[in-house]
Amino acid sequence: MSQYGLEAQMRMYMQALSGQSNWAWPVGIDQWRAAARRAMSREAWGYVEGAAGTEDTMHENRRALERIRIRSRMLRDVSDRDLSTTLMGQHFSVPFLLAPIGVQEIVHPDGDMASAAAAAASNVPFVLSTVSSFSIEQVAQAMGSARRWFQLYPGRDPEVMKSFLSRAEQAGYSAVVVTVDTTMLGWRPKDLETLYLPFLFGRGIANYTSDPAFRARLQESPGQDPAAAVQEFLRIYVNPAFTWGDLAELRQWTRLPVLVKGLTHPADVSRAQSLGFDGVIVSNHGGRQVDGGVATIAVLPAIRQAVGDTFPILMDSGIRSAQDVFKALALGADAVLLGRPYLYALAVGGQEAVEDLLMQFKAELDLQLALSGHRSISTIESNDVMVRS
Ligand SMILES: Cc1cc2nc3c(=O)[nH]c(=O)nc-3n(C[C@H](O)[C@H](O)[C@H](O)COP(=O)(O)O)c2cc1C
Ligand SMILES: O=C(O)C(=O)c1ccccc1
Repeated sequence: MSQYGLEAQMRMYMQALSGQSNWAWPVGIDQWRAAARRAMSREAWGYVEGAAGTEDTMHENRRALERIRIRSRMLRDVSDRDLSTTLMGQHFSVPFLLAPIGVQEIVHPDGDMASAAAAAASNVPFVLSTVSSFSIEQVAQAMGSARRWFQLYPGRDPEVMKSFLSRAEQAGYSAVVVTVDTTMLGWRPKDLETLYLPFLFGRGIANYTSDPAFRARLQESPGQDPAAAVQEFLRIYVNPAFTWGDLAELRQWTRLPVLVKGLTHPADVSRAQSLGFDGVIVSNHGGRQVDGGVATIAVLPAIRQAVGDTFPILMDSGIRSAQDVFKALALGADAVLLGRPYLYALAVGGQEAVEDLLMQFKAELDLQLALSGHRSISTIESNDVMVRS
């Protein structure tokens, strides 16, 4: 990984000098976002970029990250650098993963298949959503032996959930992420304005229509009666009755490590730890669920303090640059998840563009590490950042 950032810069300059006047893809998150907006329909843009209520939580994620400032250290010989880390005994070449994002075909016809293949080619782990456009097995096939996790929405039907978990085990997924903040969708004005709900068009239910336990609930096959399949999906997806007791029971249904995603309160994180979960993902779902919520970066230090040094804490919501990754690591995260940024790339150019975006994140993180005086992500600590007054 040493010199990764420098090599990436040189490749880009050489390409420009050799007459291919422009680098093919946007560089920088604002450029990716602008290009994605141009590439997407109003409905797709509303789905990706929308958030709950006034979108205040989504903006607070950014405001809070911007208030954290990096204090760089100089003159520490950073010529050899290592971005890798180990989490729950699993080796990661970089301290970030691709977040679970549902119904990616809205953004690009290749959907999750393209994102997963890009993640595999880039040696970045991919977390597949329950409500993906392609099935657990199809995505596994697109990824070969590359690292993948499966995200589970705790629905009303235990047989279907158990079946998903055993399919994920069979198909080589190496951890399960249970998302607990979205037993119902938040109030999202952008989606309500465009009257957009992907399921009504039969999208995002590939894991259900391919599942024997789900199909056993239907009178006719999803091919013969697609509307009935959608209805059954909607019936079992929404599950506000789900509790800590149910979560503890679900823990017993798989031998894979299980992380709980969607916690922002230290007491909830401590509870997940004491129930024997393998880690948490501190997340407010990119501000899509509760408006007026706390920023995830703001709650990280207290959460780290509550669970001690070694309990795996991942974080997402608002990560837009390598500097944001650095800040999250400094304040207690072991790794972060990228959400909307990779969807922008997917919209702009499918698999190739996602690969390019990931290359850019890695290169920038490598340079960020060096320029702030670190050889390894393991030495980044809370003293390397301060809160702007
Ligand atoms: C369009 C979209 C769909 C999402 N779908 C899921 C999902 O299916 N499962 C899940 O656990 N989280 C889902 N999330 C939340 C992401 O995993 C992640 O928490 C969020 O995108 C982080 O915020 P950020 O993108 O602003 O950084 C979704 C987010 C977006 C933007
Ligand atoms: O939109 C989301 O944030 C999300 O998590 C989701 C949930 C169900 C279906 C599609 C997306």
